[in-house]
Amino acid sequence: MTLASPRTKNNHNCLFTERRILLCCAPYKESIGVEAAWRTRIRDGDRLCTECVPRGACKFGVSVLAFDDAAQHMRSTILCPAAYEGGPGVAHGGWVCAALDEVLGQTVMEYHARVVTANLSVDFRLPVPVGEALTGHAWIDALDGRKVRATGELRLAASDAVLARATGLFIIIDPAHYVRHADWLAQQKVTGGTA
Ligand SMILES: CCCCCCCCCCCCCC(=O)SCCNC(=O)CCNC(=O)[C@H](O)C(C)(C)COP(=O)(O)OP(=O)(O)OC[C@H]1O[C@@H](n2cnc3c(N)ncnc32)[C@H](O)[C@@H]1OP(=O)(O)O
Repeated sequence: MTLASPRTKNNHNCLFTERRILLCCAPYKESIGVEAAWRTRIRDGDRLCTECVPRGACKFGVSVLAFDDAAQHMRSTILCPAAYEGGPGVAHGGWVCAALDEVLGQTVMEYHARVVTANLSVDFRLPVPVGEALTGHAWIDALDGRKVRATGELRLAASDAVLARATGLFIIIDPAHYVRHADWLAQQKVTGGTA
């Protein structure tokens, strides 16, 4: 299924349009060497998770994202931080999942500002080296009501070898999603989960 361009939709994604246009200028593209067709965004507090906003960078090391409207394809630059080492010199599987969640989630968020991951299935094909340049690639497969399906890969930048692959289901949420969650949590504490 082909999705409308984010610039032609006005329900979920107008929040980010101005920012994307601002960050689309040539110097940014040249700085990471992407071709003109790709709109480039530098992660500077825009669409970062709450805890990462103050430092202006993704804690998982997903740093530069470029999106191709026509292909609905996101590319990103990734480095696994030493803090997420699992085996010697290689990433913990939890970091691989988190990085892929980020890469797929950012792709879906090009179209829908508010989504959460409902399901993420990861194939770990090869160990992922810590501190080596990686790339993320993700694209949207289908939209069905509130459900958006996406696929993504984590690759070794040096050779493009696919190290891990994920498919995800993302659900479009309404603005009251987190308020409802806070109410639910408060109620659980009152009733001990019996209500
Ligand atoms: C604004 C700036 C933000 C910056 C952030 C930058 C982040 C960067 C990006 C990072 C990205 C990271 C993002 C993160 O990490 S988000 C954090 C991790 N995810 C969560 O916390 C989500 C927790 N789950 C929920 O809140 C609810 O369960 C949701 C909202 C998902 C659905 O509850 P809700 O009550 O709303 O809806 P529903 O239950 O009627 O379901 C709706 C439809 O979906 C289908 N369905 C549901 N679940 C599943 C499932 N598991 N497999 C298959 N299908 C499933 C369901 O059958 C139904 O289908 P249909 O009957 O309609 O056909």
